[in-house]
Amino acid sequence: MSGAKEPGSPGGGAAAGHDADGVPAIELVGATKRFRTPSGGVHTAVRDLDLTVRQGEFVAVVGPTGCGKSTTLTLVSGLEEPSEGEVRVQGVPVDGIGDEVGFVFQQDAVFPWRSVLSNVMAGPRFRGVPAAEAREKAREWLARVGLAAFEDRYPHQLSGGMRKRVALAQTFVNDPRILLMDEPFSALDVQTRALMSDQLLELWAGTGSSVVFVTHDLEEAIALADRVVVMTAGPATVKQVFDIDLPRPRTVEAVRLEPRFIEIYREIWASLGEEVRITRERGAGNAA
Ligand SMILES: Nc1ncnc2c1ncn2[C@@H]1O[C@H](COP(=O)(O)OP(=O)(O)OP(=O)(O)O)[C@@H](O)[C@H]1O
Repeated sequence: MSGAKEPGSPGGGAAAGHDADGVPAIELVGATKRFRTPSGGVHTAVRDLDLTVRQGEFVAVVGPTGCGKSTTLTLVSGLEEPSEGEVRVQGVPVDGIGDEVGFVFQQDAVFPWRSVLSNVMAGPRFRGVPAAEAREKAREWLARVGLAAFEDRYPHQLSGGMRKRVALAQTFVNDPRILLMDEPFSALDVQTRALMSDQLLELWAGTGSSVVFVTHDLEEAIALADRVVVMTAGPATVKQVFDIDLPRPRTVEAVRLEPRFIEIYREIWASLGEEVRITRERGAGNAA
């Protein structure tokens, strides 16, 4: 199977996973996460998970519903600690939420009472950037997402796609080295979603930031990523990693018509589909 890697493999060779200092952007080593359930039991969400994300790499994570994808992101973000194993960001064990990490979630994290400009300025201001400089940076990013003319609007006066563009400007304005995205576009209609993917690739190009993008949508994963990680049915561990050898720059509409795209889709679906079936059968078993 071309492009497929075994779980825990660093992908394209050890050196490719590292920057000049030899440090990968993200490393999960034997990461396990258990939660206490309300009934006093223990639920294992993530099990013995090994994953390395290289500097500047775009990694998409797909897996059956409820398998533990979001939990994996919370371990990288520092919102949760692993029960076992290690999680490192830029070579340093994760201890709380780091400055270099940016997030985009399905729900918009905008302040409804603040204007678009004020929303985008909020991060830099919070980090102590003087108002004039923060305003200038915010305007730069609003221009890049095509919202320069909307800086005085309030979030409720924008469409879902526009709010998402505000969220991207709000994230990129902080120059995150690591970008964690949890189904950021799943609430959008199909056309807006494709446009947002293109916009994300444009904004990301040249930033050098490393992205982990969780999605249910395998087409979206392939169109965006350098590598697609397939998770097992829960508890999540890495089943297989696929290199996406499609040229960049890409646009979603064009790339998904390429024969190679369809080939890659089939390969990954053969792996992912098996886990989806296992999850469905368990669901049917539980319901019986
Ligand atoms: N804080 C928590 N306490 C208890 N159980 C949790 C907690 N967070 C997640 N879980 C459980 O861990 C499992 C994995 O959840 P997670 O949200 O990581 O899956 P997911 O793959 O992101 O799901 P989806 O595809 O539906 O978004 C689920 O069974 C969930 O109920």
